Amino acid sequence: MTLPDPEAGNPIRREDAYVSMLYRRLDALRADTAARLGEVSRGVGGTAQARAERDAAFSEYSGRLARLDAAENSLCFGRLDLSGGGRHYIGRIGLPSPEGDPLLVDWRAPAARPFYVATTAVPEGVHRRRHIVTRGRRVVSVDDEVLDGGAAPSEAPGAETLAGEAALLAALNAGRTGRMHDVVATLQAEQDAIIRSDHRGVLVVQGGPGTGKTAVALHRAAYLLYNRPRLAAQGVLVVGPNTTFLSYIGQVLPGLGETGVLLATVAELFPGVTADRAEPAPAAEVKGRAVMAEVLAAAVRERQAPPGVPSRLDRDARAQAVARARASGLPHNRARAVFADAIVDHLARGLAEQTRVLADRLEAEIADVLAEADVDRAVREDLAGLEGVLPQEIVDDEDDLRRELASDPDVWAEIDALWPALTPQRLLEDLFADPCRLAACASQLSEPERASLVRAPGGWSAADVPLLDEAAELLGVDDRAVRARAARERARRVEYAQGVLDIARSGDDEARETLAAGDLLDARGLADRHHEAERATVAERAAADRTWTFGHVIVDEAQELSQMAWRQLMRRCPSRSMTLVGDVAQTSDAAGTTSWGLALHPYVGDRWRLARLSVNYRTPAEIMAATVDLLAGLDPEMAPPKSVREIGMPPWRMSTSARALPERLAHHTAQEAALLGDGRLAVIVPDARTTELAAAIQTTLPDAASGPHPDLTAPIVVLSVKQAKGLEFDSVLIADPAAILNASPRGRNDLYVALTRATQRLGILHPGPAPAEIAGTVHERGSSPPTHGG
Ligand SMILES: Nc1ncnc2c1ncn2[C@@H]1O[C@H](COP(=O)(O)OP(=O)(O)OP(=O)(O)O)[C@@H](O)[C@H]1O
Repeated sequence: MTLPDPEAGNPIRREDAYVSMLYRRLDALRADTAARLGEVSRGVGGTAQARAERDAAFSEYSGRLARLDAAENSLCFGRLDLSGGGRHYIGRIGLPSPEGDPLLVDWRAPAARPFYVATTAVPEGVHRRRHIVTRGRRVVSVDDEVLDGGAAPSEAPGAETLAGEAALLAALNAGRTGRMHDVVATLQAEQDAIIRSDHRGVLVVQGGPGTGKTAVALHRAAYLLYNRPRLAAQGVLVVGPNTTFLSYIGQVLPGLGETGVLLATVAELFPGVTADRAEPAPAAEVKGRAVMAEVLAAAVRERQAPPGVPSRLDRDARAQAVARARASGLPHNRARAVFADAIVDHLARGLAEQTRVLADRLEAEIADVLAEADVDRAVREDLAGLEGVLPQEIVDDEDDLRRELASDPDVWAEIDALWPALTPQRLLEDLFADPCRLAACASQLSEPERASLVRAPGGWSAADVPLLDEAAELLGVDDRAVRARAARERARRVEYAQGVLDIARSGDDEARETLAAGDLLDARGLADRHHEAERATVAERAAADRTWTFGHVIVDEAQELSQMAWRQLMRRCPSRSMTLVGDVAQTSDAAGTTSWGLALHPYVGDRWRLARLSVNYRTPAEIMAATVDLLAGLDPEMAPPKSVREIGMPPWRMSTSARALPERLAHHTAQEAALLGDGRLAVIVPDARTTELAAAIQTTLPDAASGPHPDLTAPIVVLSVKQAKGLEFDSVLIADPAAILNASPRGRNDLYVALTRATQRLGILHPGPAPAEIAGTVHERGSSPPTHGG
């Protein structure tokens, strides 16, 4: 294939020709992969091995087709001209020519790295970096930076460290859509360093609002899946704070060609439980404490032969059986078998002993009879034959007795009463329904704290889920037989997959060329993909299995996790290969963390790495300036992230009477929406007033979205602060900031979150005087702006 010379003539036209050629190549590879997939899908019958090979090939080709399809938008977005000659085009995926030359380099490949990190100070061997902007399949603009030519640095704030400033600012100024998009074309150096970090353990990314933590976390997931081929089979879990947030970010990874990642809240990680029960904040806070692990352990112990349960066994026997079962170190439900054995042993021994006493008595009586002179000779011989036989039979019978007792329903009724098989749900329901049980098991809590936990059974809250998970660990399931079967099944798949790989590797050249580095698998990885094709995706299988352990876990808004939630997540990631992103200044949950060190110490000690993001891409400087007093009150040490842009529109506030607030809010919402045109407006209100204020707005603007699962793509959406976490909008109106501040002990953090959601405009309506935290930093509409600049 002859490549056009991109340097001759108009650069846009030249790049357009090159990009068109890339799309033709993409189309050819798609058609080829679709044809192979069709062939495999049509195959029927054959041996078990042939079917397994077809399943594996199906999984391979459908995955490759998904990646090729996902590359359609903005396939190529950059070009690097190297100082020593040579050039790379950078894009969403790697594309080889039919002859095997690289036409496009995947953004995750090492050769693409300078595109993100090269600067005039450290050009990394790059002469020119070109950002290529496309609309559909056409190139609409190019933007060049000469890095090794001593060009004057830009005047824009932070520009000395910005890569592709024009493309970046265009992306940041664009209207929001209610869905997060990938930022692969404009990643910045500090973000790239985190995404490509080779750290294998826990990596914490701390950054203020809008610094791209979510973006970095998701791009890191895509990067790791590309560079660690086994990860696709092990699964990657992305945890977010609520379902609204997960739907906001849900398209980013599929847009990067990665569809096998499980996105979930902690509350969704217990299959079979829908955690939709409302929970008063004080109870949720208590349930989040690490001490609840001890409370639950005590609750389990309390169910193991408690003294109040009537039984025909004496105290010592019960105590011995309990001691033997506990000494096994097995979880409760598996230790039940040990307890049952001990009980059966005890009963069998007791019965045998009783029989032995009877037999001894009988023997003594026989001896007495024999001693009598007038016993008939024949009777004397019969009785003499019994001597010594009875005790031996009793010994033989003890095993039979044990077997009989082990299948005796009465014995099991006793075992059930003393050591019941328990589900996590049953354990928790019984515990929370009974103040006496709580008093016995939770002496570490104060009386009011215990009282906050008492409730009638019926449904589960989000704070219950880590407790259910902890209980499931303490109780265990006796699934040894199932696991052994699964291990045998996997060994069989690995064997078949090896056969598939041998065939694929001896296939035609084109098939091999289109296998990108990320596609190369060993037999075990392929076997797992094959299993995936047979039944469900890795994400689906992981979602259905509480004990699934992931190859990598990413937690967004990680500061919100309670100590019990950390325990739950750590169990899902024994390798501790984790990326945790968050901002301790934005912690809303009373059970959340204010220190990464404290949260992580129980699991990894000091062995975790901290990376910081310092540039705010979302919030304009004028809005960040409005948070200065609030942030100082939160933590005087904490510096707000530096905004990458100013927009010339200071935020405003307006006072209203408490009674007029709903009506004024509706009025200003309508006014803002009209100003915005195509953009997205969020009205952020105190949690407790969401329904009331949404209704007021909907009287004037019936299409405004609200409720537990609001449509974020609607032009206007009314949200509580909790729901707004992690989201962003072109314009934000905040109602009643004082109520947000006073609603919880983390009220300041909540107001900080609300203030930092806007990409363009921010307005605040406050009943009565403005809270001190914003009175001096946000100017009152109609008065002159505060003197400090943005
Ligand atoms: N390199 C980049 N190029 C273009 N846009 C970017 C870049 N980095 C971040 N952004 C954009 O900045 C905005 C904020 O990013 P993101 O939501 O990831 O920040 P965050 O740190 O998670 O914020 P918060 O903690 O406030 O929720 C998003 O619109 C994101 O797309």
